[in-house]
Amino acid sequence: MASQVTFIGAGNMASAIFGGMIEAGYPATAITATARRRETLEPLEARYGINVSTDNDAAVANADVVVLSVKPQLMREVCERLRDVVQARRPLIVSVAAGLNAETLDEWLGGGLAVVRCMPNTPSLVGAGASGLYANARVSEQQRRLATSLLEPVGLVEWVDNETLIEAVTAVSGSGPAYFFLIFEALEEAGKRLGLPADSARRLALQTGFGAARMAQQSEFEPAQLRRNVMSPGGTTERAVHCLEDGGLRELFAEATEACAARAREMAAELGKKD
Ligand SMILES: NC(=O)C1=CN([C@@H]2O[C@H](COP(=O)(O)OP(=O)(O)OC[C@H]3O[C@@H](n4cnc5c(N)ncnc54)[C@H](OP(=O)(O)O)[C@@H]3O)[C@@H](O)[C@H]2O)C=CC1
Ligand SMILES: O=C(O)[C@@H]1CCC=N1
Repeated sequence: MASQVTFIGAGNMASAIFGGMIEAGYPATAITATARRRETLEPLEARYGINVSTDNDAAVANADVVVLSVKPQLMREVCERLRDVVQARRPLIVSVAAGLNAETLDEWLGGGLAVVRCMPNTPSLVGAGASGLYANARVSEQQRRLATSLLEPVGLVEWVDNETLIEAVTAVSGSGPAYFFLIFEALEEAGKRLGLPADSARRLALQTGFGAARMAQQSEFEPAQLRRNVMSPGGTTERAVHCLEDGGLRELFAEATEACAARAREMAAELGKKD
């Protein structure tokens, strides 16, 4: 029988994960999602056929896995209110929150729990997610497999054995979809400036991003070689790529991902402060 999975919070990230799980065949009846407002829950109930509730305690009472998916700033209050029911049930805790350590979450929930910290991303909704996972010492092998089995149907799963690496995962893949969406926006704009109709520029940009990612995943060559294969000496791509390199694209990515990881550390310090 499928494990009962309860999502506390039913926003962008939670719905991307359970939407992807259901798409991959996970029974909707084994999934419960909670939110503050009925307006959030009703369309999800209608679309996916999951159980919904505005009562977190009731939703956790029968859960095997609790996926904490509210904003990091709300997490402390949510966890402290769940403490009694979580301590009575002792489900596997999976947190998708950026910048909150497993130890802090465990403490807010009363301690002694198996906690998996997960940094997923929103392409999970279309089965093309990428999640980094870290397990605290109380997570059993079986619980590890359970966490993997929930996330694998919605994309790539990479376990890390050092929690600080979750910051790097956040910087590369958690926040990463936004970088690519920004590139798509910029490429579409550039295509329009060169005279393409807007819808055509968008389709070309998106298909090119999709094709490049798929090719790089399937190819025996590294991305650098695939890039060189497009850059005919003295040709058009060479001009464009030199322009991007001279403009500091690589350094910008290094800076942006460092800023992202630094923000995750900052959030951990701010939100995890002891009273
Ligand atoms: N968005 C992303 O790309 C990623 C997000 N994350 C992490 O996912 C988490 C959620 O982010 P995201 O989905 O974007 O946020 P959203 O704002 O989209 O969703 C938050 C959800 O939490 C619900 N909520 C708030 N308070 C409570 C409460 N007391 N009890 C139950 N539910 C509550 C909200 O309900 P209501 O709608 O009724 O207000 C809403 O459904 C964050 O911790 C973030 O760090 C991680 C990786 C990627
Ligand atoms: O921007 C954020 O804080 C969240 C975490 C990773 C993606 N979105």
